[in-house]
Amino acid sequence: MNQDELKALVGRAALDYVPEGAIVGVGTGSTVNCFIDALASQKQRIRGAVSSSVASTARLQSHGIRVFETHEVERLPVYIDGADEIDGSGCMIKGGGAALTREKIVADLADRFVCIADASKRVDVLGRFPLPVEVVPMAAAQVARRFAAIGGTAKLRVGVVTDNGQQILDVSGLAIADPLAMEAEINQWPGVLCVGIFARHRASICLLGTPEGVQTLSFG
Ligand SMILES: O=C(CO)[C@H](O)[C@H](O)COP(=O)(O)O
Repeated sequence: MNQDELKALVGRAALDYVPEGAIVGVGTGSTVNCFIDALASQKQRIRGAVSSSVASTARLQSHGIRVFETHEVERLPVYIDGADEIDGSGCMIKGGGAALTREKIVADLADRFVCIADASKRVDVLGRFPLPVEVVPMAAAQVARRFAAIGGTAKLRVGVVTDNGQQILDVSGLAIADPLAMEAEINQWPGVLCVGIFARHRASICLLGTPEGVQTLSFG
């Protein structure tokens, strides 16, 4: 099975985690697109979705799935999203698709985070994938210097403006041994809107697409 087939496999498998009558939190990316397309076939059994990006909203609506605003819901039973990396305790790097801030906002509304990913995303230590960080443009150089001081090299994602009108720095060279601590530290830097470490909002479950089928990892 190639990577696209693995993404389609876990996208379909995630349907089992969508309760009857639910409003479901929906992430962003190519794996989530597979989930959205699979969800379309069962749209009668859900109330709708809360979306984490303009792109996912458009895809959901193109299938006739109702999209609710965050202020219209108090809690979501489940949030389904992909990841750029996931470690052995469910901590993730996210933001490859530049949607990290809204992804964290929607994840925060959900009782559980179901991560869907192909096996290439599973790592022992986060940090091989450059860490996305959404920044207010006037702080970009300043934040880049802070990363240099802890061994990271930050590059501006040229030509990308997020759904929130901000910029993305991609930071390479970090070995993120303590994701919770690093997330908390970077969150405090002025001008950082969101760091793509999802440790406080780590996955409860990961559906990992492998050539042998879907492997279910539970993180409690
Ligand atoms: O965080 C994300 C978008 O901001 C995505 O979940 C992440 O980049 C994985 O994407 P894909 O499913 O296309 O590999």
